Amino acid sequence: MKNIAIIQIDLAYGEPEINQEVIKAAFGRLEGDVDIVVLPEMWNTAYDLSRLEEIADVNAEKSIAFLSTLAKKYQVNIIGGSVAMKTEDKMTNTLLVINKDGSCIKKYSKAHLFRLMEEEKYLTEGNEDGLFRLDDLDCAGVICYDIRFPEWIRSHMLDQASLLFVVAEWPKQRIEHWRSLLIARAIENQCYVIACNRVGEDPNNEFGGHSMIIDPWGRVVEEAEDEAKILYGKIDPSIVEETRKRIPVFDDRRVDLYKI
Ligand SMILES: NC(=O)CCC(=O)C(=O)O
Repeated sequence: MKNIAIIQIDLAYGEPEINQEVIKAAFGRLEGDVDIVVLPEMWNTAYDLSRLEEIADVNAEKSIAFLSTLAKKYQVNIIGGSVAMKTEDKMTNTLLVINKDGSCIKKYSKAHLFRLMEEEKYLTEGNEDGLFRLDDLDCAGVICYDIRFPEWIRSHMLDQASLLFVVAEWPKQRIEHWRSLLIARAIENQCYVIACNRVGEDPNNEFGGHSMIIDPWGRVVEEAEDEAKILYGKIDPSIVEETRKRIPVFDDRRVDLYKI
């Protein structure tokens, strides 16, 4: 069993220091034994994309140092949402995974950029997968719009992942897509889906919350509404294998028929 805490918060637009304070305070309120904490997408800058040159985190160094301190202090693994990261030649929306020892064990840059929120104008898409191992579990982490691409998620699952973490800033007006897509990804891949969305609003969007934990049978185990809160839940990774044996979807694939 693993105990999960999803930090569903509002974010200050273009204010990384304020957002760090909000996250630090949320960690201070964690209750009980927690193994894995999950944060939302672009928690440092939010979607203040036109100011990224000024406010994005160079090589994500500040964000990693900040999350590493929290991981060691609270002895938790952190799916550190994603941050706007500036490297020598580009800007990316990059998910960070920090283990209990405070080491950054994964950086994954969003592969599918979302035009409705103008990401393609300011960001460069990632070309690497979101796979990592955490406490002996094979995991995948993806970012928001990525969940509309079942083939992307499936390719992670074919590489053995049994837990899918999703970090997001998903607007309220499409929250039913968010819920349905997450449930579908859990059912078709027979995996846990652990998804963190933000709440609140920015100048362009109102965000819908509904962070969720969904089991490999597609049952919603925990779900938040649209207010700031810490959503707690337990997962039992051993039921992934059990579910995959019961309906052997992975063995029954007809790759000879598929166009991709
Ligand atoms: N931040 C995002 O990628 C939002 C994706 C989204 O809203 C969608 O409908 O897809």
